[in-house]
Amino acid sequence: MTANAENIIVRVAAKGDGVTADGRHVAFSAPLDEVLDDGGLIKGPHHVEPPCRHFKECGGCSLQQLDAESYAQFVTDRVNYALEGQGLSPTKLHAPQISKPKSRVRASLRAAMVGNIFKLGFSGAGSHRIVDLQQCEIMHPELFAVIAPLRTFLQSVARRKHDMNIELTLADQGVDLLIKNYEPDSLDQHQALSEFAQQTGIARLSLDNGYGPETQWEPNPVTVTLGNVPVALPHSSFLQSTADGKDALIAAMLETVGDTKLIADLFAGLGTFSFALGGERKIYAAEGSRDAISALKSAANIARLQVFTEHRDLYRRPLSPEELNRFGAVILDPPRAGARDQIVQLAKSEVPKICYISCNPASFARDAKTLCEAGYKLKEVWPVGQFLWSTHVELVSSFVR
Ligand SMILES: C[S@@+](CC[C@H](N)C(=O)[O-])C[C@H]1O[C@@H](n2cnc3c(N)ncnc32)[C@H](O)[C@@H]1O
Repeated sequence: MTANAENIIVRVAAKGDGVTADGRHVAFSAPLDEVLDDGGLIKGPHHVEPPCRHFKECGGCSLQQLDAESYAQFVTDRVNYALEGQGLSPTKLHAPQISKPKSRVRASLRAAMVGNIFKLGFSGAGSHRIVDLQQCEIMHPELFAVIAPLRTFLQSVARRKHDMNIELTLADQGVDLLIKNYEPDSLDQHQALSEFAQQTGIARLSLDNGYGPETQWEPNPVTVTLGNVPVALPHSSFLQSTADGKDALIAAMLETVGDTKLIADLFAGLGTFSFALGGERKIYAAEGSRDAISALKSAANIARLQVFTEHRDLYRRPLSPEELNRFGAVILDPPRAGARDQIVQLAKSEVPKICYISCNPASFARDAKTLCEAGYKLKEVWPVGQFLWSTHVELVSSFVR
């Protein structure tokens, strides 16, 4: 029997549902699957066996049923649809760069006693449940190796109705672990915590009970190397999520700025882009987190690089056109909300090259439209799928005037 064309999944929508030719949304489907009248699915050539046992219940990934080709198409479509929605099309839309499995260097987990069972893992898909993580296809193996001993340790100190949040980050020295909402209540518990950190080879262990992170264990100062520069890692800092994703963002950024000598790096964080630009240029880096910009500044000073830093809230006090016009290129990498006010100022500027790096195609497309209406040309866009199997899509773009 031939399939009814209306029942065939033709694309994957922004939130991850497959969409049939006649517009029905079907969760956990893939392009060319056929949806049956009873809601069942005949899997098509792009539908693969999800590699993780927690698929569907875990909120970490929702698109593991897609093969590599259809996931790459999803990433491209997310960027394309957002641009089309604003009536924009770049001169060149590159093929997407997708991060490899088991490459995520940051993870936020939850832990709690649920009934009589202690659970540690990601939040469930669309729910508050904790998925007790026995397998993870996205986390870097060094992060995942901490899960089992951490579960054993926290289980021994957990109290009922007491949710803990866990942040794991892979630093140069190993795993940086922050536990929120666990307070040792005896000297023995403090000692047990340090023993756990030592035996597990944790690089830094910190606790946060609502008053900010306090380091309990850090045998050597924790750093992340950006470019070739070791940068001290403040607690809960922003870092790109995978090494290959970061490399893809940097490669596109370098192509965009070319050999420009004087560059502004806005929303600079710890300096992912500033330090990738090499030592021959002059960089101005602005960032709203005091801890991050201090770490960037110290690292640049020690490495004797020409990076000039400013602690600045770019939402309240964006750079003016006069300030911007000093630069041959401006890089900006704002949070998900985008950079509406800074973009309005950039639109009034004469900056010849803009490299906009975004973690949200929708806010990016809105900002891109403002630039294009002011005479900038959207030249190239590089989609980047740094959060493999999730609906989270990033991109690098180049604008010229
Ligand atoms: C997507 S991250 C990019 C960081 C850095 N470019 C990187 O790749 O590692 C966005 C950065 O914007 C900073 N930020 C958030 N709100 C800000 C504001 N109002 N003004 C300046 N920086 C801000 C955050 O602290 C964070 O470092």
